[in-house]
Amino acid sequence: MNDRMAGRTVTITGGTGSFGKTMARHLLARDAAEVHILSRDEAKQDQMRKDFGDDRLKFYLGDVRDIDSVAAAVRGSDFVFHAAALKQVPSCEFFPQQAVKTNVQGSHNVIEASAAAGVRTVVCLSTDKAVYPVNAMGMSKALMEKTAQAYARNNPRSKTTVAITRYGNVMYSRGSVIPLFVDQLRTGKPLTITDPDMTRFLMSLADSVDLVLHAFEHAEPGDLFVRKAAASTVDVLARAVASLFGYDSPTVDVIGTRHGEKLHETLLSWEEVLRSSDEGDYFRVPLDARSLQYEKYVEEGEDKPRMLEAYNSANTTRLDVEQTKELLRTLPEVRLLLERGL
Ligand SMILES: O=c1ccn([C@@H]2O[C@H](COP(=O)(O)OP(=O)(O)O[C@H]3O[C@H](CO)[C@@H](O)[C@H](O)[C@H]3O)[C@@H](O)[C@H]2O)c(=O)[nH]1
Repeated sequence: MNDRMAGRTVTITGGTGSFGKTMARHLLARDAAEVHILSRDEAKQDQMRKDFGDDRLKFYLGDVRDIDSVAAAVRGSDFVFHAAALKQVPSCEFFPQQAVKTNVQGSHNVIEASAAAGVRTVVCLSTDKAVYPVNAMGMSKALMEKTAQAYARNNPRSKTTVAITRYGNVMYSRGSVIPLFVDQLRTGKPLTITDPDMTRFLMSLADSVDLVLHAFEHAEPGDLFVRKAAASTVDVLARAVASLFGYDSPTVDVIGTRHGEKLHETLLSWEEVLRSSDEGDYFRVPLDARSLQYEKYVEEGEDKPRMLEAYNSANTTRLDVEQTKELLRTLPEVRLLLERGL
């Protein structure tokens, strides 16, 4: 895989986010010729330029909604990792049209501009919230997935392979629950728990980079990849975070489910599970097999055991408090806090 990056030019849309920065470091370390960062925020670009201090990083101010700005960024690129998105559930609930413009139309622009520029592989980043979606963010991401698959289906002779990755919550991402719990512990407040039984997949930023690289390496047009992941309940997660920092019986405040929230998240729908192949740490779902031979999977289930239900955060490997602590200890942010103290 490393050889495939050496001397190549890669564009990352939404490249000033935490995924973009982590991926950019990875690509530069693998001797990429250039990494193009497309994003809207000039201040973040400036900061990233200073932090990296690497001439191979090129910054493109623009917006995926504006196809000309995308075309400028992807020109000369071999590969495109499409991470730009509106990701916040509440803001998309209040402004669904904005989610459509960025997540659906913007993704269409990225795919069309990449194909026009002769890009070889485009990997579009999606989320578990796109499966059986209940909120506008998830719905718009589901339409992004459909847009990517439709490109593959409608352009069988295209030189551009378009693939999709889906992953769950990234632990310690900005505004997410783990840094919130840390903050609550630090300031002596009760840990706010929405629903103790709610489950979430637990994935690290490093896992999401691995997943995108796996997709990039193995994708056939229209493929969708998911990384297998463990999950925990929110109650276990809160207790694990607290215990890590020496609070064995934290005060907990149950606040109730928030707007647009699901009890469990799903990485593969039941329909996708039927068509998926197991690739070790990953599942692959090929582009829409025309004749879905469901009976094949049921009758041949003996020699090829497979789940006959969706792959979700309720039926995946469930971590207890100790196991969740173990996982948390692998996060760079948590390690730093454990060294320095809260
Ligand atoms: O005070 C809180 C806040 C959250 N939770 C729960 O913790 C879990 C994770 O919450 P959070 O970290 O906020 O993630 P999600 O709500 O699953 O999704 C968040 O993370 C996604 C991807 O990172 C973003 O796209 C969403 O906008 C953002 O809401 C959920 O079960 C929440 O109900 C609590 O128990 N207490």
